[in-house]
Amino acid sequence: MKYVQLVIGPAGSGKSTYCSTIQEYCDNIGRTVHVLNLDPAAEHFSYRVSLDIRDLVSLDDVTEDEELNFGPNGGLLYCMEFLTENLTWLRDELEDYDEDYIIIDCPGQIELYSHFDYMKTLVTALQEWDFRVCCVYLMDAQFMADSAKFFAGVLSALSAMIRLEVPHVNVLTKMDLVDNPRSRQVERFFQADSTLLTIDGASHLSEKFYKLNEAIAGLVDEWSMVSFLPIDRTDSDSISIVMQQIDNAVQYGEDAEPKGEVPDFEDEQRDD
Ligand SMILES: Nc1nc2c(ncn2[C@@H]2O[C@H](COP(=O)(O)OP(=O)(O)OP(=O)(O)O)[C@@H](O)[C@H]2O)c(=O)[nH]1
Ligand SMILES: [Mg+2]
Repeated sequence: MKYVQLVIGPAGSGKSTYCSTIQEYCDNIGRTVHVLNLDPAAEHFSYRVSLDIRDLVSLDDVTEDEELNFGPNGGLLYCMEFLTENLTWLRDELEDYDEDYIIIDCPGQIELYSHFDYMKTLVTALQEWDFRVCCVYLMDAQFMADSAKFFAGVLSALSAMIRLEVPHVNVLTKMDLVDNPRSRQVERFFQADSTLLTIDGASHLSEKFYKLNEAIAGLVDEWSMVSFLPIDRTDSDSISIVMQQIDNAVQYGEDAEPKGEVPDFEDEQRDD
C-alpha cells in the first residue's frame, strides 16, 4: 500500500515545520518518508524536498507573467488549478518512489480548503493511484487564547474534514511555546466541547454573537467529531503519538509482509 499525509491548515500554523519534524522523527526510527512541497510560493525549506510543485509551476512564473497579471493570492489559486489540470505530472513523479509514504506540505491559503475543489480533486486522484490519504489539519496552540477563536478554528477544521472525506487527524502545533500555567488552559481544547464557552467567560461577546457561538459549539459537541492532539517538536513522545494516530487512521503497515521466515502452518496442520 501507499500512504499520504496531506498536511493542511491556516497560514503560519506550522505545516512546513511539522513536515521537517516528521521527516526527522522518521529518519531516527528508520522509516522512509518523502516530503512533497505543494506550495508554489515556498522558497526556503527546513526538510529534504523529494518532490516540488515548483518544477511544474511556481508563483513567480505566474505573477511575473504580464498576460496573466495575477497578484500573490490569485496567482496561488492559478497554480493549484494548473496542478489539477496536469495531474499526470504528479502521477509520473510519484511513480519513481518504491517507498511510498509521502508527506505533502500544502499552502496555507484557507480558501483552498473552504470553497475551492482543488484539494478534493488532488485527494481523489491520489486515491485512484492507490494511496491511502490522511488529512492532518494543523492549528497553532497559541491561538487558543479564547474559546470563540478556538471554535472558529474548529469550524475550519470541520469544513476541511467534510469536504475532503478522508481520515482526518487534528493537531495543535507549537506546544513548546505554551508555558506551563497556560498549557493547562490549552488542554481544555484537546476535546472540543461546548462547555468551553461558558468556562472562559466569552463575556466580551455581544449576546447575539455569544448565542451564535453557543449554537455552533453545540453542533460540534453533538457530532463529537473534533478533537486535537498536541505536538511539541521537542518531545518525541508527542510526535510518536501523532504518528500512531495517523498510522491507525490509514491502517499503516496492516498489509506489510511479515519479516523473516514464515512458519508453514499447512505443514504443521498436516502433521497434526
Ligand atoms: N517554537 C515553535 N515554532 C514553530 C513551530 N512550528 C512552526 N513554528 C514557527 O512558526 C512560523 C511558521 O511556521 P511554518 O512551518 O513556516 O508554517 P506554515 O504553516 O508552513 O506557513 P505557511 O506555509 O506560510 O502557511 C515559523 O517562524 C516557524 O519557525 C513549533 O512547533 N514550535
Ligand atoms: Mg509552509
